[in-house]
Amino acid sequence: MGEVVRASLASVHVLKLVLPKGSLEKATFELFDAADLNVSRNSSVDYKAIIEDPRVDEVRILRPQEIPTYVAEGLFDIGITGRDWVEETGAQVESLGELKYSKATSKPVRVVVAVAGDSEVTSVADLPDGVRVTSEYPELTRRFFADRGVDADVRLSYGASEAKIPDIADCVVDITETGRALRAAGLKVIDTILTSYTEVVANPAAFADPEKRAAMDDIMTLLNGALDARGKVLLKVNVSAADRDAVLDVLPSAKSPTVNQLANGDYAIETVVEKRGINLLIPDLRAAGASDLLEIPITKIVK
Ligand SMILES: Nc1ncnc2c1ncn2[C@@H]1O[C@H](COP(=O)(O)OP(=O)(O)OP(=O)(O)O)[C@@H](O)[C@H]1O
Ligand SMILES: O=P(O)(O)OC[C@H]1O[C@H](OP(=O)(O)OP(=O)(O)O)[C@H](O)[C@@H]1O
Ligand SMILES: [Mg+2]
Repeated sequence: MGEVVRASLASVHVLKLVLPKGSLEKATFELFDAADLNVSRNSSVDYKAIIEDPRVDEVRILRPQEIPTYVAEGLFDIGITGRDWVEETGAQVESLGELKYSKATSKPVRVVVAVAGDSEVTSVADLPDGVRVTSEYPELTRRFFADRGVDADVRLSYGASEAKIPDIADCVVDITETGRALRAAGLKVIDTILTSYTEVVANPAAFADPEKRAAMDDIMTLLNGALDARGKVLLKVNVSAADRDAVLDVLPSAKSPTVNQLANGDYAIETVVEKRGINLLIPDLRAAGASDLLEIPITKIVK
C-alpha cells in the first residue's frame, strides 16, 4: 500500500459507515469496542453515532435488511449486515469478508425450510403446488422453490414466522441460530437454503477508490484482529534447559512458540493458546518443569 495514501488518512474522514440495528447491534458494538473503534451515541435510540477515528466520517445505525441496498446505491461506503440480506436483496456490493459472530454465538445462522414436526413431508419435493410458505425472505424463498419445481404461495412475514404453522402457513423459511425457536414451535427442518455469517460489504465505487480502500483495509485489520483474539491468551513460562523439550511437548503442537534463551541458560517460552483448556494446560506445564507462568489477556492478533 502506497505511503502517500496512508499518510493522507491522518487528516481525512473518508468512510461513511452503516451498522445494523436489532439482532446484531449489541455484538457489533462490542466488536467495534474491542477493535478500538468505539461507537458512541447519546442513547440507544440515537441512530447516528460517532467513531473517533481519522478514517471514519459518519456512522448510521439502520436495519440490516436495508443495508445492502443503501451500500449498493452509494449512500454509505461500507456496511455490516448478514449474508442472508445480501442474497435476499441481490444488491451489487463488494464483500470485504465475513465476521464470525451472530446474535448469540460465533456460529453462522442458517436459512432453513421447516414444516410441522408431525408432517409426513421429508423434503421440499414432497410439498404440493400451492403450498403456503411464510417468510421474512420472500425473494430467497421464491427462487429456492422455483429451482425445486414447486409452485409455492409465498407470503411475506414480519416475524414470529414459526408460530404460523400449521394454521396460517404450511411451511416456513426462517433463520435459525441455536434452534430454540424451531424447537419451541415443534417444527422440523427439511432443507437449508443458505448459511449466513455477518458480513462487511462495500460500495463498488468506494472499493475501487484507493484512499477509501486503504481505510476499509485498516478497519478490517482491526475488526479481524479483535475477532481473532477472542478466547485466546498469551502464555509465558520459564524453564531450565533440561526441561525445555518436555515443556514444548506439552504446548499445543499447532502453534510455534517463541523460545528465547536467558542470561542464566534457562529458556523463556511464550505462545498464544486457547483460553479453553488452560485449566488443564497450566498444571501440565508446571508438572513438566515450567515455572513463573504468566497468563496474559490479549485483545488483538494481527497476522
Ligand atoms: N439469532 C439470530 N436471530 C435473528 N437474526 C440473527 C441472529 N443471529 C444473527 N442474525 C442476523 O441478524 C440479521 C437480522 O437482524 P434483525 O435486526 O432483523 O434481527 P431480528 O432478530 O429480526 O431483530 P428484531 O428482534 O428487531 O426482529 C440477519 O442478517 C441475521 O442473519
Ligand atoms: O435459532 P434461534 O436461536 O432460536 O434463533 C432464531 C430465531 O430468531 C429470529 O427471531 P427474532 O428474534 O428475530 O424474532 P422475530 O421472528 O419476531 O423477528 C428468527 O426469526 C428465529 O425465530
Ligand atoms: Mg426477526
